Amino acid sequence: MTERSKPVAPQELTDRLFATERNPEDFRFDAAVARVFPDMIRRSVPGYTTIIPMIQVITEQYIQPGTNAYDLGCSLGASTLAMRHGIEYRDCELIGVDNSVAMIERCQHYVALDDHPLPVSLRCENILNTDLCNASVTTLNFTLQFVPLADRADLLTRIAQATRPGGALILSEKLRFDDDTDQEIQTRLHHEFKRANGYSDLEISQKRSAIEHVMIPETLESHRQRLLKAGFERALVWYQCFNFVSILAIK
Ligand SMILES: Nc1ncnc2c1ncn2[C@@H]1O[C@H](C[S@+](CC[C@H]([NH3+])C(=O)[O-])CC(=O)[O-])[C@@H](O)[C@H]1O
Ligand SMILES: O=C(O)C(=O)Cc1ccccc1
Repeated sequence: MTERSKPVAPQELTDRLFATERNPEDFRFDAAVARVFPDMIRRSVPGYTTIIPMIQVITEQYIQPGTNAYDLGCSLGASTLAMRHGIEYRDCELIGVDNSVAMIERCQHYVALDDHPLPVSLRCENILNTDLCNASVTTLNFTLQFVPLADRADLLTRIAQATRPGGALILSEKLRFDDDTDQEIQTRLHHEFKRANGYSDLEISQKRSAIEHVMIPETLESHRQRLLKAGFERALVWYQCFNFVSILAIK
């Protein structure tokens, strides 16, 4: 490779998107969000920095030779690259899907910078329409919560049908709690986590309003029941920090 064609890391900025008073507008995964995304997700999602390396460990356990691995809602590819490093078979295909052009464009740079022999295919597509087949590991790392409630069961059924026996789905989500006091305690702890990571009360409250109608959390029990109904044999929590959970569903 010549000096000029060496891949260069995209510039990552600190997330100050909600630091000044803004007009209320629904949150979108646009170019402004993509530029700050690594900082935003690390400072906003308790456990994210633990979940990413564990996706590699779980992938290593469930990947089967000659199969596909999917990362649905791959954003900048943090979970995709964790999966890549967990795949020892050279006859596997790793596919990352995201419908944000800004995310996929930047994701291409991160994939190119990551020195690993397994090719990664990136699709700029809606995960509700993307083809899925012959899967052994699929990841939905904080993506399902952005899918309309009415479409979630069909998507999970399609994933389960595309998954080989013994294959797995890693599903990470923000949770909602039926018990009002539990909901209040977990929300407070999450906000304290954000404050400890340097977000102001204004940033926390403006972000909260922006995601209110686009990111819809459900209870742990709804997730478990729907995964079993979709065709998975088992659904177990392997990680939880406050109101953020990661579930391992096995076919
Ligand atoms: N219907 C859809 N089709 C395709 N993409 C979608 C759809 N809905 C949302 N997305 C995409 O799902 C991603 C969710 S972020 C995932 C983090 C990543 N997994 C990570 O491990 O860093 C989670 C978060 O921001 O909390 C965004 O990039 C959306 O464009
Ligand atoms: O920031 C929050 O309060 C969240 O719940 C998580 C989040 C992280 C990144 C984009 C949207 C929501």
